[in-house]
Amino acid sequence: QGSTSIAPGFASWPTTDQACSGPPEVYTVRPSPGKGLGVFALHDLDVGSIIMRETPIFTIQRPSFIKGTGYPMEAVSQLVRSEFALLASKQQEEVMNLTYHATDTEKENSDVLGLIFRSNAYKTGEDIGLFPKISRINHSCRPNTSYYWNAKQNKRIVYANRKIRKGEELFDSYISLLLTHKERKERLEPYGFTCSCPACASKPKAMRESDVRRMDIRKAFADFASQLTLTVPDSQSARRKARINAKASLQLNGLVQQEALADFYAHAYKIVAISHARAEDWGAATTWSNRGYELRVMEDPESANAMEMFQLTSAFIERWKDEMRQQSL
Ligand SMILES: C[S@@+](CC[C@H](N)C(=O)[O-])C[C@H]1O[C@@H](n2cnc3c(N)ncnc32)[C@H](O)[C@@H]1O
Repeated sequence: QGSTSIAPGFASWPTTDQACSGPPEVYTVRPSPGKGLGVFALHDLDVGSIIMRETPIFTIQRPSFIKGTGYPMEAVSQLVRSEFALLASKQQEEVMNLTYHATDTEKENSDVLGLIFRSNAYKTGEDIGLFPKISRINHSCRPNTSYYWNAKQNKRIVYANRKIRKGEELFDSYISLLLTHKERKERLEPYGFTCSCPACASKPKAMRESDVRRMDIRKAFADFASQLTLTVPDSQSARRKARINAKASLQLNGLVQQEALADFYAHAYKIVAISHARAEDWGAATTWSNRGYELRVMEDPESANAMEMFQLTSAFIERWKDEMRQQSL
């Protein structure tokens, strides 16, 4: 496999599609106590191992989202029915075999296809799609897999976001994870279960601490959003502020790691990298940017995120080299 090295020990730009590596069958589907069916690892899996790559059996355009209630069920059902009618009978059977949750009133008044779609669909860029294999993955608020939508391949790709042991159940997340336990519980209601993952089943004190961490992370991400530009401070006070922010970015990253929110690692690394660049600490900026780059490449080597981190890392390495040259004069 070819690659273009940026600098020894640092990020390289892959010239082949790394997302296509990995053993063909790494999972099995079997009952998961209290959760219906679940997906389990057949082998030990390394971080980044691809678990599933699946083309949606069909997609629908997203109807307008109604704040508080979500997508209007009737509009969704209608779109789903039209797409379902176009499927071969074997595919229709696969869809009808998927599990779904509904209240008694919904069971009486709603179309089963719409309910199946609500319990199983995932976003596919602008649309929403049904993936019968990926649909067997149960939810956790501290999931061991992550996913992304690869528009070019027309596939949703699920990969291990940490080392996973043979026999472990694989989990992804159905909801945003920067929410308190109470908020997550509410968002999971349409799926008809109470989450018992390590984040939700912890003792009250640990739960409160986790809630505080998740809220702090959400606030810090919002606060840092306006500071993700590469303006180097031009006054004493701005330099002091940049150094304080660089420290705060490390604290933010610490919280993300403590909560094991793997989906946010790369974003946290980018914040740490840019905050250190703004404080003109080019060594730290390069190291953190490179970590972010490695994660983005693992996720999708051709993504805009990977390209962005490649460019940042290259720029920071140049500044770091300049700094070292000047120090040696
Ligand atoms: C997308 S399906 C997942 C696969 C499903 N278990 C099956 O048998 O096909 C979503 C449904 O699985 C169940 N489920 C998912 N995650 C769960 C969890 N952490 N605890 C209990 N049930 C869960 C709920 O019934 C939910 O509506």
